[in-house]
Amino acid sequence: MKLSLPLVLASQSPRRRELLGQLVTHFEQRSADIDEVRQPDESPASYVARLAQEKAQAVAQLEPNKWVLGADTIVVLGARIFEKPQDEADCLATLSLLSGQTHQVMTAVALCKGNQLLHQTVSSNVTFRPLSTSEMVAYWQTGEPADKAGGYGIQGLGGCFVSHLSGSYSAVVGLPLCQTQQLLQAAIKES
Ligand SMILES: Cc1cn([C@H]2C[C@H](O)[C@@H](COP(=O)(O)OP(=O)(O)OP(=O)(O)O)O2)c(=O)[nH]c1=O
Repeated sequence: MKLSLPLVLASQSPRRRELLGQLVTHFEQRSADIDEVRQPDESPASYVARLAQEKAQAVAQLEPNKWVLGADTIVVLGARIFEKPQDEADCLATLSLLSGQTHQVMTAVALCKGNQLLHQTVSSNVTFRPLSTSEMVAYWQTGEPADKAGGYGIQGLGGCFVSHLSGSYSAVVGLPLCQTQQLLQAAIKES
């Protein structure tokens, strides 16, 4: 059963809109324009959580009477964080590093209303089979990687690279359904 509350999605992501539509009856959508810059010594989990909160808070200032949902997704391999690729060379370099390895996809969700804040971060392990240079080049040319963290989409052709997933599929796509539903239920209780 879908939830009902005054809600704004602070995102321009079509994936997040579609996933949130599975959870709630109605919501508005406004894009949140924030600087995505990691602070020195900021851990990946702290960084992704901060970005989700800043997105939610930026729109919450404009919509003080509604709950505002912000989210952010990053790909993490060891000490490195991969966001959307800047160009083809950046994407191929990222996919070469992910090839044959297990990385983490972290998605943070923040729900904000006035000075109330609810948030959660979900981390999933994704294993890629080894990738050849020619298939990485062909993949870039499809256009799919350009707007996705880590330069791939598990929900699209990039799903063929994934030999194993441990965690939340919807979180990898951009919005964890289970945890977001729990946050929305908590928001309804707080309202
Ligand atoms: C790893 C992975 C990421 N992604 C997407 C989820 C996010 O939309 C995007 C990461 O960029 P984000 O900066 O998290 O989000 P966004 O710019 O798309 O949207 P907004 O800030 O307006 O909310 O990568 C996939 O769609 N599939 C995947 O398999």
